[in-house]
Amino acid sequence: MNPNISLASASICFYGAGSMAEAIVRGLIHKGVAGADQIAMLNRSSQERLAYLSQTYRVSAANEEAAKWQHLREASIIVLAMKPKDAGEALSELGPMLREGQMIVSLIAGLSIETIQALLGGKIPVARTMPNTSCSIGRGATGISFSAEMSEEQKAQVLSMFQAVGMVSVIPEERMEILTGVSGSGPAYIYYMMEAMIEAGVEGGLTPEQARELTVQTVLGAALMMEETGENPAKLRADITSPNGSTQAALEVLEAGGFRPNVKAAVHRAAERSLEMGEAVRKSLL
Ligand SMILES: NC(=O)C1=CN([C@@H]2O[C@H](COP(=O)(O)OP(=O)(O)OC[C@H]3O[C@@H](n4cnc5c(N)ncnc54)[C@H](O)[C@@H]3O)[C@@H](O)[C@H]2O)C=CC1
Ligand SMILES: O=C(O)[C@@H]1CCC=N1
Repeated sequence: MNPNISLASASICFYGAGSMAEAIVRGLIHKGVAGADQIAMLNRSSQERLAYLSQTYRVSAANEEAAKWQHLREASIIVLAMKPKDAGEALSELGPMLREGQMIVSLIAGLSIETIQALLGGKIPVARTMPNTSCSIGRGATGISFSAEMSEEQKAQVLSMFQAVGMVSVIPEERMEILTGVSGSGPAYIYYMMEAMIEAGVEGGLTPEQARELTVQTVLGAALMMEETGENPAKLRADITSPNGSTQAALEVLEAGGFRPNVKAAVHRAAERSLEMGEAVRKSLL
């Protein structure tokens, strides 16, 4: 499989144009991996959102029925980017309209390849993915599982698409939920921690700007330290923690509050919630 196969010949239609679709489109366009003329975005929400997308990224953005079906028929790659609750109806409508050679790339949390194919009414090639919003700056982390029907060329196109916007991990589908808990939802946990650090800094007298800048650089520096040194995070943490010093005192507070088990429980709960969301869509089939 050649991950460098370009998307030059692809036409990509984002079915649902919310924050995740926009993050990927922004990344694809900024990296020059796909041109605006290759991308269509469909959204059933306001004209304002469509106008914003077409003005900002120069892509085709539509919500009228005729334009929608034209874009969906013409696309070689259809990216499912609606919420799980909206997927059942959209996929049941889409199935009969699909033609030979098209593939589905799903971003939808929890929705299995089997359920997607059952809703579409056929063994269509499907790549189930779980990206995160950092794709918008080319720093995403995306998990991908392929259905048996995907050709090597189609797999390479999907890899190109997501490698253009960050790192990619190809995983067995049964690991997709836990990956969602780690990296799909993960940025939100880090932002939550950053919010708390900034608040504490301001409470202690830093200006909001200083607290923000120091927190951002701290998180960035810590992530890059792990990446560049290849060290275990426990070792890097130990390097900061002087015996009986301020870091040890802080970590004791986190430990007393159940920080580690809480973070682990949060990751597992996100995974479980993904399964629940997928199951709710699957049940709507019965
Ligand atoms: N936001 C995130 O960090 C991530 C989201 N995802 C997945 O991506 C999907 C989208 O999430 P967001 O972008 O956050 O949601 P969002 O709510 O921002 O966007 C979804 C958009 O789809 C539109 N939509 C729904 N049904 C439609 C239809 N039939 N036709 C046209 N447009 C339709 C809605 O109007 C909405 O604007 C979800 O399934 C989620 O599980 C995956 C990874 C990360
Ligand atoms: O919260 C959600 O359901 C989606 C999936 C991962 C990130 N956002």
